[in-house]
Amino acid sequence: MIKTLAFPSRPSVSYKSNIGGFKRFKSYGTRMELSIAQPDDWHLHLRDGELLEAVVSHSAKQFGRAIIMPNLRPPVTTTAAAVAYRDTIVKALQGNTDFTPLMTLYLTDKTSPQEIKLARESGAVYGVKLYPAGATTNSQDGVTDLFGKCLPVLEEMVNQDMPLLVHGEVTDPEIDIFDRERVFIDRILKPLIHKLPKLKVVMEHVTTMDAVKFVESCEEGCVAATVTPQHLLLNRNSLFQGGLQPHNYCLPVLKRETHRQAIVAAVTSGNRRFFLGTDSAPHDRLRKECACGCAGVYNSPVALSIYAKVFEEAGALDKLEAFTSFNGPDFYGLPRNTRKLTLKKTPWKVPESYSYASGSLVPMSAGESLEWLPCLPC
Ligand SMILES: NC(=O)N[C@@H](CC(=O)O)C(=O)O
Ligand SMILES: [Zn+2]
Ligand SMILES: [Zn+2]
Repeated sequence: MIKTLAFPSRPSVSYKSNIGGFKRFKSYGTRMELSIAQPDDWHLHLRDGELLEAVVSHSAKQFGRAIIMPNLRPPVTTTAAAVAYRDTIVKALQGNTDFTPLMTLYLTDKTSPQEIKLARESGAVYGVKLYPAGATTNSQDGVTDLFGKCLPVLEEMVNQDMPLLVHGEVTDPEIDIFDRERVFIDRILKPLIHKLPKLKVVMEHVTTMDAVKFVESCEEGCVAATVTPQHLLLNRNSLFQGGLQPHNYCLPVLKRETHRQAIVAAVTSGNRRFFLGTDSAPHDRLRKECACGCAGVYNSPVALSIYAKVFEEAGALDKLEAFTSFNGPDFYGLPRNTRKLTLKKTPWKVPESYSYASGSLVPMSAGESLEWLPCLPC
């Protein structure tokens, strides 16, 4: 027997008692399912070339749409390049038309307001990504001085209702790496929102209670945040447990447990400012397991299982669907997906790695057993 629970957008009051029901069913060996509107991924790295071919189906099998990050080499700085990149992704999808890539532009000191107009007119670009120069993977062409160099562009983004997607860390070497997000909020985000209160901002991959508090304090619909599986599940101990763990290394780096708890509390509270963004960031195994390993966690094969696990452990499965499937499109002004996705509470083993043409990728939670297997109807 398969027990199916569909969550309405407003969860029913009786839901909590169903959790007890879940446990009873489980102990009698009954499988359970959770049916939710198909999720979207509001922060995804698909790369290009062989890596794109290797990873794209993992996202396309589960998510309806994804905001595609532009930090390729060279970066996607123009609308023309974004449209060409979208075509490359569509080709790699090999006829799967159920997945829609939503493109972004990589902001540089030289981006022009005209480029923002073109981006809006193209209908292909949904955000402009701010990488402070040197903050993270492929950010060397990023912004060196946001207020000095980019104000006219930001003003045009307000006119065009184009969201600014932010990697929120300062690059000042004097600032401790664990404090870089907090300091970015004070030095950049607060003044930015003060100057341009109507600019839509997504603080990507939040990692601290400071970011949670900041986002919660801003006007709903203007400032929002994406949250990754790793920053919900892991704290910084996971970087060092039993030896150095390069596959848990990403930027912003994992923080201490109190920060993780604050992020879990925020997303499971039902606050509409927080939504799913995996930041799945594949790097070949050899680029992770080496003397100077790359930052980025490859999590798209496990992301939904981990989000569901975190919400279940917080007793908040009734809030999962809004986080995975409603809050993101609502913020971006896009329709919610009408298709459904089922999460089956059945154990499944995460592969140790995924091979591709010239290498392999190690996913988050490699070799571990997870539950809540995502399945789309055939
Ligand atoms: N998160 C990461 O650690 N890495 C991302 C870049 C980013 O999102 O900052 C990547 O592109 O590899
Ligand atoms: Zn980032
Ligand atoms: Zn990212």
